[in-house]
Amino acid sequence: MGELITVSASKNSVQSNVQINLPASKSISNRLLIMRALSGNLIRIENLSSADDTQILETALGVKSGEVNLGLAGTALRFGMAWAAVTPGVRVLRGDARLNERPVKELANALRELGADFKYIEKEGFAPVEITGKKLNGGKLTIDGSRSSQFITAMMLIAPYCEAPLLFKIDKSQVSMPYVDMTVSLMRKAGAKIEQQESDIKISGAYGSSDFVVEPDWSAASYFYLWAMALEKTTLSINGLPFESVQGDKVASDIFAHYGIISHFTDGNMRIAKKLLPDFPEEINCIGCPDLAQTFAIAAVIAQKSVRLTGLQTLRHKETDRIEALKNELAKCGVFCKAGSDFLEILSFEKPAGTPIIKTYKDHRMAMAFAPLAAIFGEIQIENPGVVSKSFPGYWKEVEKMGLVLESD
Ligand SMILES: O=C(O)C1=C[C@@H](OP(=O)(O)O)[C@@H](O)[C@H](O)C1
Ligand SMILES: C=C(OP(=O)(O)O)C(=O)O
Repeated sequence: MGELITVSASKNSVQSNVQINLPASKSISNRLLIMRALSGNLIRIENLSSADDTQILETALGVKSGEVNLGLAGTALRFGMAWAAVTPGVRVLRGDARLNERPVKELANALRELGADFKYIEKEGFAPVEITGKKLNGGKLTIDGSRSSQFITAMMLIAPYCEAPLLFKIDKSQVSMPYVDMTVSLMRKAGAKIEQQESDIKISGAYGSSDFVVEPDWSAASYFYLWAMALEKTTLSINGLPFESVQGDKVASDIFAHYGIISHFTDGNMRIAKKLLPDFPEEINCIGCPDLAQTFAIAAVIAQKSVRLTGLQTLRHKETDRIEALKNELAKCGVFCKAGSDFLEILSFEKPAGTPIIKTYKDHRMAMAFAPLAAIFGEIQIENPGVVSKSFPGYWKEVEKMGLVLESD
């Protein structure tokens, strides 16, 4: 894939009943990989994600000792740290430059509280870290989950392998809570015993023999709601996406109903199509679905309706500072925004002068969310389109199926 892709919507772009294939959920895949490794391969996984972040974690879990590079994968680093703390071997976990800037301190503190053999190699609070695997204590643990739920998931995943049951207290400022619910649900299905009472969680037991088929990725599905909004008269069938899902990002189907796109679930698949009467939201709180923030920003642009996106405090710690990235790139599309530490207000719209050239900041979601604007501007250019492989290697192939013309430099 080249440095720049030009996405054009020709008059023939309108296709009806296109069948879209999504990648498997990387969040589910990465949890199951850790659980399988800890269980001694008792867990069988079908339809593992082909995303870079999953491939990277799978490779990392095969490293017995020495250097492990987790690329740009946040979950692989955080879950991998917890796995390394309870698995024999001395490992150094590091990432590419941006991953080494993303926080791990709260997780490191929790691991140390249980007796982990852990040290920072360069900078306190960040990878690279050196971890020597050993048996960890159980007992009471309070984790600060106000910057990432991944710290809590990481500790929960290893809880069944601690000396004694782990008792978690999750405080009220917890972000991205649906991801913790996903962890609970998968762990229970694998045989772990989890008792949950409000903010207290007690985990014991172990993973037993179990079979999983990974669901398609709901965050990836969200981009096709944008395409359905932006392309005229398009009906998309999203293969294998069920109504019942452990992924919090299924909330996309409710939010997009307000933007005039309805979702029909039949025979384990989903079909999305336009309905006539949208009732546009004034505010969308993304605290439980941070990975959808870029999608919702673009939905507002396609609808040409102002919106206030709130609950964005974790966005500054992701693949890039997503609030800043959105503000910069929306400006190129003629969109004026006001940004704060945890919100983005999309305020007004003008026709862009010429074809916008969108920077992606090594962030897959910038590329996937901005591309559908091609259908309303006629053309858009996306830099480093290969970034999509972090979660959705086949994205551009699916875009072509809808009749869009792609040209790579
Ligand atoms: O647990 C997970 O699989 C994830 C949790 C979220 O991170 P935060 O909890 O850091 O918001 C989300 O943004 C990320 O893409 C995947
Ligand atoms: C934030 C993301 O992933 P991670 O934190 O796993 O790098 C994402 O996929 O949007």
